[in-house]
Amino acid sequence: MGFINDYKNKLMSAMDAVCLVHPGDWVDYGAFCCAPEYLDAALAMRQDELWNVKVRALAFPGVAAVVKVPAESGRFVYNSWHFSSGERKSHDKGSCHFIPFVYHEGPSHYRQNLHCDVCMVRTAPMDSFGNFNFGIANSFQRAIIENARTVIVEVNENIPRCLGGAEESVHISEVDVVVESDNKPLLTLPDAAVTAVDKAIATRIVHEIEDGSCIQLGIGGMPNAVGKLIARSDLKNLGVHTEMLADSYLEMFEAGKITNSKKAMDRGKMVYAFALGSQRLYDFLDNNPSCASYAVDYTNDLFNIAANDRVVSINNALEVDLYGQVSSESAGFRHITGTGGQFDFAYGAYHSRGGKSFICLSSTARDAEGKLISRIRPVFDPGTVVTLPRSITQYVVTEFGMVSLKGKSTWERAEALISIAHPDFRDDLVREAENMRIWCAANRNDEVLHMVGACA
Ligand SMILES: CC(=O)SCCNC(=O)CCNC(=O)[C@H](O)C(C)(C)COP(=O)(O)OP(=O)(O)OC[C@H]1O[C@@H](n2cnc3c(N)ncnc32)[C@H](O)[C@@H]1OP(=O)(O)O
Ligand SMILES: CCCC(=O)O
Repeated sequence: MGFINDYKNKLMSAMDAVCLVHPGDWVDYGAFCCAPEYLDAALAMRQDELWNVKVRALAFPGVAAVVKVPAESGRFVYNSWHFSSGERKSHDKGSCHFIPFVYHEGPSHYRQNLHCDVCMVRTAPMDSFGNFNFGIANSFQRAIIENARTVIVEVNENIPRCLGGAEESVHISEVDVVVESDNKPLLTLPDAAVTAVDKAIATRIVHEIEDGSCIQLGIGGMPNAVGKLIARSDLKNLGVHTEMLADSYLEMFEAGKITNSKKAMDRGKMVYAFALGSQRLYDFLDNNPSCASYAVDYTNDLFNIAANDRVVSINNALEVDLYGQVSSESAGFRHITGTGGQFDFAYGAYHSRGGKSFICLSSTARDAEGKLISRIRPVFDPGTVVTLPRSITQYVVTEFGMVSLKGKSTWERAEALISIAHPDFRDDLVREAENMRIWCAANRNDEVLHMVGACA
């Protein structure tokens, strides 16, 4: 077939392919496990010939080779849409920058606002129809490609073929260069341990979920705990419309909880934009017609999320202030991850018929000196980024209770949030609320606030 000839004509070594990058270029690496680790290593080897090459990535697995080239040399300037733990540590050292965005707008940024010279993405091997599948990171790979001067695919045999949906692949006719990689195994995540606090929070949330609900679980340990609990519950006929697919979805599916039979959109399909988890999850996704991979302007579109009934969105946060603002991506000037899809799903879930959006967090954390601190704060530290404005936040859940902030005045919010703070911090929080003029005669007295497990 002609596709094989096209493939052969476009095949190059990694070192030859990265010679298509010029000084001053913008280079895109795509997202998560489909970032081109093989080409990244080759690009870094050209450091003596290049300068001011700007790289954009999204949650690169580990630390990219171009980041290891000293930033002060001016060879590469590395930017990320959402920090992986490697990128977080690179940012701490000054060698990685952050790009703020809400995830559903990623494709439109590339189609309308951004310039890309060279796009490098890791894909599955070409199929018999000439398509390279984006595997477990559909995200916004196609939008990057459509706008790039040069498109290079790095083929890796370990990438599962994830069926669309839409925008799940690129055709050989749209590709300039094919590079066959060393077939490095994909990053897998260990099963996150479920703590007693996670379990207490997850139990409260699972009580709020009805049969036929459509589930979105966010990134991190706590949402994972909710999935595990659902798998052991009596719930039935759940649907999935999410951005990230993790192992807990597999557990729910195997336990027969997920049928997708009540969904208004994509009935019968588990909809997602990327996956991160175990090799077992990646094997489950390979050629699986029960799952549909879409780009994020579909999965995270506010109206698409709201189109299903009883959407339940469950996401983690770092801190919540007494106004009800949620911070999930930074702690002071330490940038930790990103907005990701948190805003999209919190907004979309609330607007679904019967939908609910939950922000969950343990009531306390330890600071750098090991001191216990409250995650319910009067106000955030300077530099802390607001992920959800107070007008968007619906339910906030800690191990001490669950409150809804929608429609509540500032004094009601303060009272509700203090009621789910750790008891040791409640008196201080009341005093701060008074100073902030969000406490009034109608507020409950301290005795009531000390009742553990208060619930609005
Ligand atoms: C995916 C979907 O379908 S949609 C939406 C989901 N997306 C989002 O919610 C985006 C924002 N949220 C997130 O990125 C995550 O949920 C987080 C960061 C809030 C929590 O994720 P977890 O994996 O549970 O966090 P984890 O406990 O591993 O901590 C991550 C880092 O934050 C630091 N951290 C955690 N809590 C705090 C805190 N209160 N103060 C300061 N730093 C903190 C940790 O020390 C760690 O840093 P390190 O790697 O240098 O040690
Ligand atoms: C950017 C993807 C990850 C997330 O939403 O947290």
